[in-house]
Amino acid sequence: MTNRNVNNTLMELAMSISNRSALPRAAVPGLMALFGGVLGPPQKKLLRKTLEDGSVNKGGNKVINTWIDSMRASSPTRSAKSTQNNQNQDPTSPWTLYHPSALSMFDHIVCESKGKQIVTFLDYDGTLSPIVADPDKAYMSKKMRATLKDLARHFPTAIVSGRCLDKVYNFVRLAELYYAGSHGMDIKGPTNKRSTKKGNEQVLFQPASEFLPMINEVYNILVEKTKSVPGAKVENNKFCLSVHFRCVDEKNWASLGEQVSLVLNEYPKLKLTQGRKVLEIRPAIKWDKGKALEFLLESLGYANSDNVFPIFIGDDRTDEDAFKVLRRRGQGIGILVSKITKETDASYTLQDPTEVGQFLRHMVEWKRTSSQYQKLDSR
Ligand SMILES: O=P(O)(O)OC[C@H]1O[C@H](O[C@H]2O[C@H](CO)[C@@H](O)[C@H](O)[C@H]2O)[C@H](O)[C@@H](O)[C@@H]1O
Repeated sequence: MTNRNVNNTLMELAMSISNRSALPRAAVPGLMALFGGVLGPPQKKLLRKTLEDGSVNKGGNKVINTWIDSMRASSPTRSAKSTQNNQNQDPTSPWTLYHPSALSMFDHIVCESKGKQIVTFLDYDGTLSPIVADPDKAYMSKKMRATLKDLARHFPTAIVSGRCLDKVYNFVRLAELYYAGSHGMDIKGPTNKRSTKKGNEQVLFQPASEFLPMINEVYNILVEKTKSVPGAKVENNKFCLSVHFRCVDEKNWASLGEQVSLVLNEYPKLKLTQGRKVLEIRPAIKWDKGKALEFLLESLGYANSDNVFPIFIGDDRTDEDAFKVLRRRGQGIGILVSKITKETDASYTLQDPTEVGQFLRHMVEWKRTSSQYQKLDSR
């Protein structure tokens, strides 16, 4: 039996068990691991090597070094990228096996969602819009906007972004969607119709509002301090800040990291996480994209429901919080947008925003077709 056959068999076996038992689709990769330990030591080493550290740092030299290492780790060299790329595109690699393409598994995904209300959660940068050097120019294509408009006609749809709410709304410009900006700390969503008599009144939720003055203060300090680092850009995302280093020469990363670290030493109530060539500063509260997902589900009336199938699509470390929640709930699926191998709690992958668009259009088409069949059946 070839490797590919072994992998296919394992996948089929895991799926059939997940289909016949109460286990969600998200359990399939875990089942496969149980069966075969298909990750050999070299692959495990590779996965560990590509693990991106999303830890919180609070200053100090040791921490600065860890940070710089982490900044480098999140920006792999071209040769490291191409090794990871090969893994991702090889259908027999452990990576592909554990995280198959959501496009090729589309039929299985919709089958899994049968009888349940799909709710879609979408990250913005790197998911709906391609990553570009200037954060102010991360436009979404017209085609993607049209797709989202169609999608929202069939399924409740939320954008969950690290950007501030106004900014992400200005990029997307669709009033029919729900929005969670500042990594979920600024939510505009549907009212929980079960708990209010007012009907369509919008939910507004800002769990970090008391941090607003502090965030503005730190923004001004960081703008001033990072002026000396060519290419650095500080973005105010209302309840959090982004310090971009995409356009900073690598030799200046250390001094930029140090500047940010020194400022943060004075603000122990803020924490630092890292995204794609960006340092993200946010309130040290227990709130993230995962909590925002749960909040929105609750607002939609699906707090303790088995009849919901949330789909979260995202490309970044902060999206892992949402993938984790879905795994914990044993509900729905997480889809990681990535061309390279990454440690992830998502079950499936899509390569880039183009594939995300294709996947979302498949969902719209599938829903349209199944609604037509339902109408014919009821005649
Ligand atoms: O949660 P997201 O919607 O993915 O937001 C995360 C960060 O996205 C943006 O930065 C990223 O995209 C930029 C434009 O493509 C790119 O230049 C940058 O390097 C990426 O990190 C946004 O500008 C940040 O504020 C968000 O935190």
